[in-house]
Amino acid sequence: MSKVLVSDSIDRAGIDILSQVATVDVKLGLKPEELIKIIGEYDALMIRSGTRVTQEVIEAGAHLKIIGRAGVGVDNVDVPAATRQGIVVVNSPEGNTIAAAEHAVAMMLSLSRHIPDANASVKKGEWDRKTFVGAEVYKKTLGIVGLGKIGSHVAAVAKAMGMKLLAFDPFISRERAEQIGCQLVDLDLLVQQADYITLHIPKTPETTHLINSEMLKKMKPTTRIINCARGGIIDEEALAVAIKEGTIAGAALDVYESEPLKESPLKSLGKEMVLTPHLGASTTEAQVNVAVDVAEQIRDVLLGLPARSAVNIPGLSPDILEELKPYMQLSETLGNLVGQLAGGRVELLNVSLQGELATNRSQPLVVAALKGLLFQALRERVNYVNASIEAKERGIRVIETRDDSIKDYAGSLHLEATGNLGTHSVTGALLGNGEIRVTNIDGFPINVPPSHHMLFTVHRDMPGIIGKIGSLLGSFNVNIASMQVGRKIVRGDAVMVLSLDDPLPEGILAEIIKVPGIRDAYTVTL
Ligand SMILES: NC(=O)c1ccc[n+]([C@@H]2O[C@H](COP(=O)([O-])OP(=O)(O)OC[C@H]3O[C@@H](n4cnc5c(N)ncnc54)[C@H](O)[C@@H]3O)[C@@H](O)[C@H]2O)c1
Ligand SMILES: O=C(O)CC[C@@H](O)C(=O)O
Repeated sequence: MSKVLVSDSIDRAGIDILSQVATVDVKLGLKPEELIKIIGEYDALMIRSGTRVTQEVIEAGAHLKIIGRAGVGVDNVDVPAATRQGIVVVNSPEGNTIAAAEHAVAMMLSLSRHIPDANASVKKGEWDRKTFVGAEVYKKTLGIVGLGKIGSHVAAVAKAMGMKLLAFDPFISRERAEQIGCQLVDLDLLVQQADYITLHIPKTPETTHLINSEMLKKMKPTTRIINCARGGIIDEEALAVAIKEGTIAGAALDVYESEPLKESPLKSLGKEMVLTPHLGASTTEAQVNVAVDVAEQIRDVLLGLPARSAVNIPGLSPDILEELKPYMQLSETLGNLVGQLAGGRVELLNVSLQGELATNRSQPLVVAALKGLLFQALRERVNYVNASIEAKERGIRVIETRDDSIKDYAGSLHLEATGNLGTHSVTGALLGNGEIRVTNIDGFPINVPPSHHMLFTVHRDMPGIIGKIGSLLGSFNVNIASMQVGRKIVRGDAVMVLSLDDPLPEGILAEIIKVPGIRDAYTVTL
């Protein structure tokens, strides 16, 4: 039975799903070195934002197939390291959207009406109604940075509260922003005009310290800023100075450059600073949503099924996978075949989608072709997750082409591999019943199903040559299951494709090449 380690607090609903297929160990609060020590025993790791899955953890996780992040952000996982090791990383892109959006709105109102400090004051026995005079959000301008899932929900709620909405998101169209009720503007204009600014962007090299002292100086002294996205998008030192000096009116933060928040100038600020300990996703509803979403994906991957929200298998969503599944197998087989025909080091792979296939998404088919191509070199180490990165690291360039005018089969796939030993090509298609047919080798038309052991020859089309190869194989006790010859012109060059019941014994290929008329011979194991 598979083993799953749950190293952050996850809702019971998720543990129950995992327990259907695996032994589940819940070990909270592990130190990095403790995690590294035990991770080698596990097939899957399920986390929230508390566990840092570093390169060292991933390298120690020799059996890891999947890392599941019960939440959106995967910035606590070294995704490139996981990808290189062929580990799927999944998240729950929508499970906590509402929770995080509502937290941002709650933070905006708390900050505006000084609720946390007023609450603390009443609990201390005071009745101070002067200190806590607040500001209304009605008719004020809210600047939303990042108009994705959370940003859009914040927009809807803020609109209902009568706020005017500006948004900055370089990846969203003006029409989409208008549909949400936002005016799309550039960041400079947003920070200059907004009374409230709320951040809903991922942390990337471009967004790190996006809000720095220079940006803070452009804001109005009445501006309040809310960050429920990721720590480090705001420069915390600069923010503390800006609030102390009255450059802006206040801030509400749920996330920090380093968590848990330890010594920080943010803590010494008064009612103009509201701090929560990364609670954006902490609602009962969101925790059930993300736990179920991610546990189901871990269960599926452990059962050999695809994950619906893998962050490191681009383009392989379940819908696309379902539609392309038969062609993925075709592509992988052809990749494996052309890789063996090319031999040596492949430098360029041309993947051509033909006929009906030309209108399809090519990326999953390219990934499958690369997986097949690299199989001889990497065996079980190559999978859909790391095939592209492994190919890139080996300097294999990929060109994709499409030709919907080729109508020999409903849809066919043509792969051409160029390497240090020359160029080879294969074409394949699917029959109506889904069976794979190899329909062309190096420009010679054939029609053969792939089989485990195969022998390919290029020879002069002349009488007697096929018989000679047959006798030679017979003398080595190799049984031929099927044989086919493809040629372009009579008595020109031809290819012969033999499916064999047994692997070719050592040395026989050299004998085959010596047969007069044989130009080349290749063995292939699929
Ligand atoms: N505090 C929490 O507990 C909590 C909970 C959930 C999500 N989050 C965080 O909230 C953030 C938003 O999550 P989401 O689900 O809405 O993500 P999303 O992917 O749906 O939206 C992000 C948006 O940011 C935009 N964007 C990217 N780079 C940008 C840039 N440089 N400038 C402006 N816009 C940019 C994208 O186009 C996208 O529309 C993420 O950082 C996520 O990790 C925090
Ligand atoms: O695990 C959490 O509670 C935080 C989740 C949140 O930051 C996310 O990115 O989904």
